[in-house]
Amino acid sequence: MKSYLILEDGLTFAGDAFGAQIAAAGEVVFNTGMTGYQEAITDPSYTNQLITFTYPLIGNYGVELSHNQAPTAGCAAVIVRQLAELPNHYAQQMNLDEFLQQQNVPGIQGIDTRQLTKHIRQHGTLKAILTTAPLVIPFADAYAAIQQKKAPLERATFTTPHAQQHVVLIDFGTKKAIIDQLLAQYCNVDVVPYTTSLAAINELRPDGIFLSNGPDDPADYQIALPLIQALQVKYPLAGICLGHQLLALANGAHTYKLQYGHRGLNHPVKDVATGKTILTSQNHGYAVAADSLANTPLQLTAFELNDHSVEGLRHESLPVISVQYHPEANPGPTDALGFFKEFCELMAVNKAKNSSVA
Ligand SMILES: NC(=O)CC[C@H](N)C(=O)O
Repeated sequence: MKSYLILEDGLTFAGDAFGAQIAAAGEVVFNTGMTGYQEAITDPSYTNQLITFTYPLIGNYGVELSHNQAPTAGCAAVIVRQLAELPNHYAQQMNLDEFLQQQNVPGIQGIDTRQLTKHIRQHGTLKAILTTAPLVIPFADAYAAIQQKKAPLERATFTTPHAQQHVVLIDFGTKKAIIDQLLAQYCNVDVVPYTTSLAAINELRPDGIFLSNGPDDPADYQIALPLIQALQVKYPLAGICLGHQLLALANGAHTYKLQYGHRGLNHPVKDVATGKTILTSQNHGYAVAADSLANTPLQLTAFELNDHSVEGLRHESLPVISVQYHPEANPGPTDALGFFKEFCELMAVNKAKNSSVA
């Protein structure tokens, strides 16, 4: 079946439909990872976004459900040059086409993803509609009618044998890999929606607080800032991606929209203290404005080598750290896994301090 990708500026691509036979609308973004398509598709940070994979062959190792980053797919649609016809992996449970049908996510293949990516790089992130029928009403009307809704966030508890710490993860749309990394560091994890009250979080008696990744513009989450301000003075706290951006906003810094975002597995990040560069997995369309840090208690700990955007922050006096990139990888390199260890050390030091005062 034919499928059409229609951009808000009128540029239209015709290709072949796969996955679910439904229409989609959202921001069209590109991801440069050669692998990791399943983790990206199920990452809730991609909610309401159509992901273009720049690697030309996608789906070649099928899908194995344990790699899902959330119970349901986050993204609105998947755009590929070529869907692998004969995927092959010893652990694969289904192919990408079948997976997207199950997840109710439409796909398009056979379009020039290089041209599309160059267009986004030039014009910035654009809105788009994916449909199997050419539009007969104005773009804006069709867009509003099709755009998907977000799933509500729910409370959940994850435990690990020999746990040493207890973390409350404030959920803005968390990836499973963040929970997995905390469990691997011997942390029990209570996942709570970001609308949870301070009193309810205090009742859980956490050793530390983690702010998850998540979709949309960080400026849309003003409602969460007072909670973060209250939590950071009481507990060791760490944030990833959206969590990092919200920590910055809660401390008086600003965020801005990048022209076309960072989405890929090989973004070089330089650590200010050591001068060491690591490769990181990234997925964000917004960033913290470096010049807005001056009158805040936050210090820059890392920056991106391509565009010098802010990649890491630390509070000048509190045990509070954050990174814009994804240290949990999945997909991506594991150079930055030390972030979780650093957070656990902050919790251990704080615990020791509190018990010596008691
Ligand atoms: N992965 C994330 O948490 C993304 C954060 C935010 N939605 C952005 O695009 O910048």
